[in-house]
Amino acid sequence: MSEQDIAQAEERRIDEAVQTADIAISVRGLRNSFGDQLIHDGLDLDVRKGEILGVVGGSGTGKSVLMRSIIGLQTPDEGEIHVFGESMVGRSDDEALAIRKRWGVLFQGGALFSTLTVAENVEVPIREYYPNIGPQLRDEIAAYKIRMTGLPTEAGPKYPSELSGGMKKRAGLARALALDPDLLFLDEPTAGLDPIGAAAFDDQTRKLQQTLGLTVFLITHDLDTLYSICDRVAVLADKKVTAVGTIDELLATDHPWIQEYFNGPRGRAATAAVSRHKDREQTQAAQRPSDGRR
Ligand SMILES: Nc1ncnc2c1ncn2[C@@H]1O[C@H](COP(=O)(O)OP(=O)(O)OP(=O)(O)O)[C@@H](O)[C@H]1O
Repeated sequence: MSEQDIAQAEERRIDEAVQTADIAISVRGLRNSFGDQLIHDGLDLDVRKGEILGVVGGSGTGKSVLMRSIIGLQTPDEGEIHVFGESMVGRSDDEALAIRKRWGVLFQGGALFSTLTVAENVEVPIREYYPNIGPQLRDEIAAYKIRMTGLPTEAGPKYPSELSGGMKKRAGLARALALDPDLLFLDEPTAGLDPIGAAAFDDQTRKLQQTLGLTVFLITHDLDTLYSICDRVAVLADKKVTAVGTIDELLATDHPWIQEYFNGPRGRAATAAVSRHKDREQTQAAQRPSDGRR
């Protein structure tokens, strides 16, 4: 082994150690295609532990395919994917089991089983991954998760068809939280919700992320969600993650799609709404009586 080989091996070892410490998901050189249609080509992305990463991009740029690749539902043509330092590509279901238990997924539309009640839906991953847990404890866990997402306890015995769109999303979120995950994947969680319902769902996501120390991979088209709860945003364009950073950092780039997205009329409206909200918070803080101490 030459000195250069040794140095490169050491560099890789250090890189891996750093990744395991700070990075929840690492994607390198990802390539996905369907027939002649190339979706990703050399896509790289890091998701940091404890952050909410918003993933945006035009329709059909491959946001959901990226998520499916990470969680093992889509086998990439090429590339490396590590979750909590463990390689995910080419792993059998059994080998990936320990990592799969560490994430929860809210699919687009909620993807609840229509023939099961909300509580039974939440219990599905518990039955699958912890078959030894008895029915009473399973019911208790499900009831707790349902409450955690802001749903009333009475939602437990209801069927998905009896729920509003917002309640369905929360039920899906309760199922995603069933195994106390470290990592949460949310695919367009506020799509189809009215603005008040969407803001409430965002608040709940932020609260859960903070209290449970979750890392969140959040696909969205919702500018308000990006502004209000995402720590960083990754932009999919040109078959890659073309930029990743805070919204201010993205605005400093000259990528035409990013400029149009964030600086278009809807982007400007979202920026104005957020700055009005911050101003209001500062005014309220300034008007609050002091506690008398000097
Ligand atoms: N199983 C599949 N077979 C064939 N093509 C697929 C498959 N899954 C996704 N695609 C194609 O891959 C492309 C990316 O799809 P994907 O659902 O990831 O887009 P997206 O960025 O999430 O879009 P949207 O924002 O509209 O949800 C689309 O053109 C889609 O038709």
